[in-house]
Amino acid sequence: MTDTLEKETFSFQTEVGQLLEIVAGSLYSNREVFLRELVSNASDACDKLRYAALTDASLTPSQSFEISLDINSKAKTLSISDNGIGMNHADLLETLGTIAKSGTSAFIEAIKADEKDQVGLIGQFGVGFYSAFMVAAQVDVLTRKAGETEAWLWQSDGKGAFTIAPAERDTNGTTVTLHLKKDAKEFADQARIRHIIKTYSEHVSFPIKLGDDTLNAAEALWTRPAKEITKTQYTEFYRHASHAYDAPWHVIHNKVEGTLNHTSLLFVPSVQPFDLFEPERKSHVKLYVNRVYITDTTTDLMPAYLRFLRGVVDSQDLSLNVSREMLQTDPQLAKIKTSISKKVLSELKKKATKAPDEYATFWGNFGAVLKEGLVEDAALRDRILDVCRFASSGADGLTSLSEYVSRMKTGQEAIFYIAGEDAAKLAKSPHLEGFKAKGVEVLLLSDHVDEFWLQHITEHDGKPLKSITRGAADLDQVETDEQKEKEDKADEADLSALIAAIKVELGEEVKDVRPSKRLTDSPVCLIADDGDMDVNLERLLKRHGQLAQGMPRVLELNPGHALITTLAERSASDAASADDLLKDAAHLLLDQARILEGEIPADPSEFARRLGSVMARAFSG
Ligand SMILES: Nc1ncnc2c1ncn2[C@@H]1O[C@H](COP(=O)(O)OP(=O)(O)OP(=O)(O)O)[C@@H](O)[C@H]1O
Repeated sequence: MTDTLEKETFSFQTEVGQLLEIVAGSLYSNREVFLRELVSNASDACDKLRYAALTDASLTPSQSFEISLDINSKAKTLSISDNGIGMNHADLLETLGTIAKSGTSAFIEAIKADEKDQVGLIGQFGVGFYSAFMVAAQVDVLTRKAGETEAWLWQSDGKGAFTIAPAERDTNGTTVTLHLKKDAKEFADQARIRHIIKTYSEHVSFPIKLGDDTLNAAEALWTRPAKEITKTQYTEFYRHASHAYDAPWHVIHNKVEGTLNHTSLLFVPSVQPFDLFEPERKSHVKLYVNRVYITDTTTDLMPAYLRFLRGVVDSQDLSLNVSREMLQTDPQLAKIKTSISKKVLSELKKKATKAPDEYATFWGNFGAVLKEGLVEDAALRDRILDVCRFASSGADGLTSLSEYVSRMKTGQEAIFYIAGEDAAKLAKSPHLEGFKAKGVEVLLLSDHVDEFWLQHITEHDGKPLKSITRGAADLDQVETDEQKEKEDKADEADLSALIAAIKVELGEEVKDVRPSKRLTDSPVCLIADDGDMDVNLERLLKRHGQLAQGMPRVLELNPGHALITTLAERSASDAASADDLLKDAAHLLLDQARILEGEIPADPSEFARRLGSVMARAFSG
């Protein structure tokens, strides 16, 4: 409540100001979508009041819900009215001057930076109410909250500020009036408006009226049989229900009858929503009970690892009196959650098998999210793993674990992987060399979440999962196609003297120095010792401040590399212990291995000095 009786002026939150500049300035060819956004908001407002009236009978509306449009072709205005929940002074301040989505600032910076695809990015973000400013020079919002007596008029020209003043409104609800821009007068044309509503809002559950005419079917789409619904109708509904701009990648419309009746109409978007990796990991599926909207914020309906889904779930078997707080303990809802998760996973499996190329697009967008389920949903872990796909050193496209296993070499005991930040860099890692030479495939895991599920899943199909940057690479048992190996062995130098010299020089900086079986082209690499933390996990934890100091690593030397064999010869001579060049070489080898890992030398100035001195000697000799 507030005592304010005068008109007050407020500034938009910085991000809203920036967003409005982009919205108003961008020549959006498809700007009629503003009407879908405003109608969706009106429909949400009716849904919200219907829910509120469940627990507070005094809010029960006397009239049935409807959304009405009003065109004043002389004044060039278009109004969208609803008799829904309405807004009070605090609501207006909170919602129509700010953006309550986390990650907004970062996203707006990204939009500003990408001049070419501003429209596409805005679509991903969903500008909602603010899309009104694509067509309106001024927007008035006259609103009264259900259960309250005061009404308010919010006004803005979208240029940095808005005003709120006390006003009159006979009933609860909201009227948004657009004073159309000169170049947007087409939206004061009846035929145009009828057409837009037909196109975008046919399946809004409430009647949309223009005068006495109802323009839409006003029937919840998900209640109709799937075979009667066209692809276009699904797409429109998806855009309406989720304020999205893309076409869904996949639609899952499923009716379950029996012990626990429920209908779900779920959409997998074709682009990544902007907030996919925000820490809230919010669900975006709306829960209805017998067509009455309950909530879209519960975490008890969809698991977080399916948060990319949009759409609705409607059940006749939940109690209509179920409050949002009670949802958590409702065993029925938990069953629905499991049933839907299984259904989604089985649909994904079908897609993955029948259309692997299309599935690769899905995987690129949402794979990293789905893999969170491997950690969080122990009960469905196998089903989730079944639809997981991985980049591999041996396959061009993506591979499943089962496909990998089917291609394993005779004598290969483990499923090998390398984890890091970037799949392209991983593919070039020196650790892979020996595996490539033997024709042994290595999975390239480049999502952060990989390190976490690898803690839970240590084998598949009886084969252990093994990092190639940790522990010994024992490839001796693996049969090779060629006889090349024997020849290689003959060239390998005895590294014992060199290893001893390097150990003395590097001391605590390394855990051990060993000849390598995994290198063919590079002279050195670093690995984690068996039982130590894998290199990539250590890097991740350090970056997130969860680990101050890493473990010393094992330095592996390639006994077949010319540099190593030369150094080995040199270290076998009597003068080796006083050989400064060898000492520099020991440090340089370690730094070189660090650089190959994408790290920087431990002491860059010492590194530069040693490199300079070694080069000077090389060129002077
Ligand atoms: N007709 C309306 N009646 C009541 N509240 C409304 C109405 N229109 C907008 N609002 C309020 O303003 C908020 C902001 O609306 P906006 O369309 O910008 O975003 P949204 O609908 O919450 O999010 P998104 O568009 O991403 O789904 C809404 O969440 C709602 O609280």
